[in-house]
Amino acid sequence: MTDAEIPRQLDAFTLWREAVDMRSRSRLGGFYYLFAWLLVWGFSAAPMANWPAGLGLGLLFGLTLALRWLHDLPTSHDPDLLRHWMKRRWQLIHFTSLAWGLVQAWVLLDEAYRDTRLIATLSTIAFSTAMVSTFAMNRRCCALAILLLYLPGLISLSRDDGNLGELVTLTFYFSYLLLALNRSHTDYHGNLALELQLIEQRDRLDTLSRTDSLTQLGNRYQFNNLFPSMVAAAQRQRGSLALVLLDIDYFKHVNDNFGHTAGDLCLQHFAERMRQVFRRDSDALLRLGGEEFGVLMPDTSLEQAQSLAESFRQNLIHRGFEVQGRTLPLTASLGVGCFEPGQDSAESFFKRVDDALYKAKATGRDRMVLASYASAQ
Ligand SMILES: Nc1nc2c(ncn2[C@@H]2O[C@H](COP(=O)(O)OP(=O)(O)OP(=O)(O)O)[C@@H](O)[C@H]2O)c(=O)[nH]1
Repeated sequence: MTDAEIPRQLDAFTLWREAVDMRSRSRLGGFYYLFAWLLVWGFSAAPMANWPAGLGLGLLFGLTLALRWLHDLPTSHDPDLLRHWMKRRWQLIHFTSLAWGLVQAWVLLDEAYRDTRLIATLSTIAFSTAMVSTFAMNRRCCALAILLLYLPGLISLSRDDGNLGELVTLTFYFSYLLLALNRSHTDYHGNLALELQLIEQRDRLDTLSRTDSLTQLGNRYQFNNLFPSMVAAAQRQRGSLALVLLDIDYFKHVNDNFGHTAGDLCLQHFAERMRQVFRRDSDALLRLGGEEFGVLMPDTSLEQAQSLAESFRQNLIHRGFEVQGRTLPLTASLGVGCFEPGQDSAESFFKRVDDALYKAKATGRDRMVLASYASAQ
């Protein structure tokens, strides 16, 4: 999953994160149940005499291990699918817990496993302790898994008064685990909220670093990222990509005659006017520096770009800019070009359009010049 695909809403993020954590954290667990059973069986008094149980339970835990590996996350992040996946995963975990709980209960009762009771009990304690820190995302399901691990063993122990000490100790530890689970659960969800905050903060910083603070258009850094990737896409798909470069004419005069604040206002109005004319969602509007702007338009022919650029220029002439109670006349020079797949590189394309802009300036300003491919030859 790419960074951009990670859900940004708390509910969706929590669901997705829980599923990912469940998947990664429960994969190895199946192995420990199998291993613990092989120890309990292998070190018992006569494992060969009990080979059907050894083999049968070995296969059972082996099967749950395989199921955990095979049960992969859905490729779509549809909440219903994720919820369904989590339900199945918990069922698998509960099944393994119950199977182990019953194994322990049986081992405690069967004399053949007298020598390995301690291994079984220690394993139960280890599994339940691991659960508290690993599966705290869902308190109820985790508590049920711990209960399934413990209850059969506790019932077994309660059948014989001689086991009272063990019974009390395990019950005490069981209640401690439930308390610890509460804390782990709070920590887990606290960490998720924090993680989401960090992701959002990073998003905000990322946006800020790509945005010109005065006009709220993309900045030069954004252009440097976008331009090569849009050119590459146009090259790959043999699609059209248009670039318009705009430079306000004699902007220095605005600053000199009306002050820097009026100049800033003009730049903001200019950007707003760009948004009104270059309106397609796929258009990228950028301030490349000072009073120079750019528009990248994917899937746009030279004729379409030319017509939009010209209407923008006309718009400036006819409407001027309202700044500090007066209308300032302002014009711009524009260079317009379209990427030629197979003939252009990103650099040559930009240079052609930049040359056209230069030509518009050099031949009197307030005009639009087309960057024909021939002009680069
Ligand atoms: N107010 C304001 N002025 C800026 C900003 N960035 C650049 N400028 C000014 O823009 C002016 C650009 O001047 P020039 O490069 O000579 O361009 P021009 O006066 O527009 O002349 P031509 O482009 O040749 O038509 C300078 O006076 C800069 O100080 C800004 O963010 N705010």
